[in-house]
Amino acid sequence: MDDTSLNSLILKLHDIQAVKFGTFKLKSGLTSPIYFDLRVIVSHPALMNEVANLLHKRAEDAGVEFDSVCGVPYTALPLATIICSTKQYPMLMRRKEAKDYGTKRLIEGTIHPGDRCLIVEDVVTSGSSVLETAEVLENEGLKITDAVVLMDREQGGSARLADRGITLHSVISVSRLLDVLLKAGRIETATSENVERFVQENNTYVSAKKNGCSATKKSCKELSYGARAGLSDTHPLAARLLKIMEDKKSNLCLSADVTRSEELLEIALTLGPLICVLKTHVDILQDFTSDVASNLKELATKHNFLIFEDRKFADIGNTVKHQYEGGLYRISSWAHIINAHALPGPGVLQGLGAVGKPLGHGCLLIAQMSSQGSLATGDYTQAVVKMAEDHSDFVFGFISGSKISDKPGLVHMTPGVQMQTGGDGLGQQYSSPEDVICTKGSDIIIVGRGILASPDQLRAAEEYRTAGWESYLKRHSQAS
Ligand SMILES: O=c1ccn([C@@H]2O[C@H](COP(=O)(O)O)[C@@H](O)[C@H]2O)c(=O)[nH]1
Repeated sequence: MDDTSLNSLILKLHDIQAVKFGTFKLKSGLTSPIYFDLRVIVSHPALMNEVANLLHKRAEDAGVEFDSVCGVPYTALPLATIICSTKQYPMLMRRKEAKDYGTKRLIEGTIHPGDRCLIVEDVVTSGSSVLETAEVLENEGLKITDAVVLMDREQGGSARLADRGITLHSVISVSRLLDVLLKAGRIETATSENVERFVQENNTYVSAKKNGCSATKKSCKELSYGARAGLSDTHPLAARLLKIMEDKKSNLCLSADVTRSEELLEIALTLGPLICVLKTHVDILQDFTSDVASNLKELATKHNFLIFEDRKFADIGNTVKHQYEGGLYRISSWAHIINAHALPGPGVLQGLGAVGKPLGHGCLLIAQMSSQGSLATGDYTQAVVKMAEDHSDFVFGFISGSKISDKPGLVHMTPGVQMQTGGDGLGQQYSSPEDVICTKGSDIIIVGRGILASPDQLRAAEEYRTAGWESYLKRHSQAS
């Protein structure tokens, strides 16, 4: 891309006030001395064509190979449309929300799983909007390796995306923009320095990537499980769990999805020494009695693991309170850990907390799911993180695909784990222990059929324990 066309583009963007200098309150709450409003481009068709052409050229010059294009809604949608129309690429269109009628799709257009899709964006700050779109596309089986953006604010987005395997190609950087505007006499030196300082002081991400093991986190210093157990604001149950993990050198949660109680107890007896948590779905047992719960509790004490009933509560406070405390299963009398969807709002935690808090139990919020096409992504996931942080007297972590909160007291548990990646034909999607712990920065792998379907369950459990623990050691050693 030649300097003249880039410089002229920067001046045109300044002319139409797509870039402004002053004092602006950002969505994040920060006060910024620079603001980009690239939505105004739609009123300038020639400029819109020019921008779309430069975005495509940027990807082409970088040698990016792709089969389709998807714009991050909404500003990048017309840009993606122009690229697809002029260069003849099939376009995929992401909906911000699923329709409540018809196909209920989050992506419009013909999807060919395995195809490489190029993401197009107008401005990148933290990279979270690109990641959100990538997540939705990946859930449909598409491969996302590259994104192209008009303006990189140079505040950590590129590093965050790189750690998630996405290369960001930008047409303009903030430094280039300042340089051109300064030379053209459009801004003062003081303004330029002020913006540069703001960018440097407000980096949203520091990559921990070293030697192929990266975890999504803001701080290079990684605390051990044991150290996190000792922090003053770690929930007592999280502290107990982190201590168990450290003592047993295990970040393996066994998902004991069996239908007979005898088999459940046998598994708990044999594999108990290797795990930190045993996860149940009590309602799939054909022959549950209160004795089963008592025996399970005894085994949990004997082998030092916690019991997690994966009930996924999702109703109003009053109902979940009864479901947790009473009924046939009396879950609160034997499960240390339960989980809940955030969908009903904080009332679900008030109801569950009324029962669980006095007993010293804890709850995980479901922030993401491992199933294909899950709607728990993006803004929803962020809202779940906020809800968890607001209810830290009961919520001690998440069910999520990756690390989503930087608070060291919160524990991330990830299902959909097998040595062989792929799926189960019913929507389940599998990642490897190394990917989950090392690359995605989660704490605990949840493994069901990877162990249960093995002819030698003990050996399989030991293999998963070792893989999970070694991935943690690798991540920890590289980050500290
Ligand atoms: O997003 C989610 C939430 C929960 N699960 C549960 O984890 C196990 C996974 O079993 P596998 O045999 O390892 O597939 C199962 O109990 C699910 O209900 C999940 O898979 N994904």
